[in-house]
Amino acid sequence: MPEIAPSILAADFANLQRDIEMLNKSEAAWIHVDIMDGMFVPNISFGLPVCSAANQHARKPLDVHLMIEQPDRYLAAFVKAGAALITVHYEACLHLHSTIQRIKELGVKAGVALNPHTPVELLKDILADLDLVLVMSVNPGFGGQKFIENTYKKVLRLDGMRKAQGLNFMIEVDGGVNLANTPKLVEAGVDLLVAGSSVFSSADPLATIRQLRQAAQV
Ligand SMILES: O=C(CO)[C@H](O)[C@H](O)COP(=O)(O)O
Ligand SMILES: [Fe+2]
Repeated sequence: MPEIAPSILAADFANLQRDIEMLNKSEAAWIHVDIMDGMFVPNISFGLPVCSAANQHARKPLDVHLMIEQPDRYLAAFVKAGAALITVHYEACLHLHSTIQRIKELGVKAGVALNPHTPVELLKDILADLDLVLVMSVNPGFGGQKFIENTYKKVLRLDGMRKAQGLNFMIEVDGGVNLANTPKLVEAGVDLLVAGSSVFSSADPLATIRQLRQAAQV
């Protein structure tokens, strides 16, 4: 069943505990944590202390999306800070296979994220090692951007590769996800939908998470 991972990038940082407690009560399956270093992406979000603080209150697993250069330097620290799943960017890893093995050795799930211009076919020889592939549906770095329509085709091709290789990694989509595009994303093969602004900018975030989950039952 497709699941929802609200992104705390769009939460009220001055009321982070309150927002995480709202997510605990919600139908969200994961809490998505966006880490940006101002180098791999042109924005700085927050780092390890905020991830740890979120983990102290979260009763859902943390899905940590590392938008940072040379992520190997911080893998162990993010596991200590509560990550249950760590996703690194294909474009940030010179030795991706080695990075994925290190994440798994640390005892958490391993994912790879692809920027909008990066073809899914480049993952062919590493798919069997992955728990998740994150298809970026905006250019990483900022919340609240417009969904890129080519994402559907990428997800369809990735789902085709998954079936052809008999694998069961999850497909996650991140950026501009809302009630309107959720059904088509699920039909294309998405298992996990990240939603930041569509949840936290809504008048009733709990209801929006429930509606996103319903929209994903196609
Ligand atoms: O990784 C991200 C940005 O780089 C965020 O997870 C993503 O943008 C979610 O926010 P929104 O739903 O507002 O687009
Ligand atoms: Fe993200």
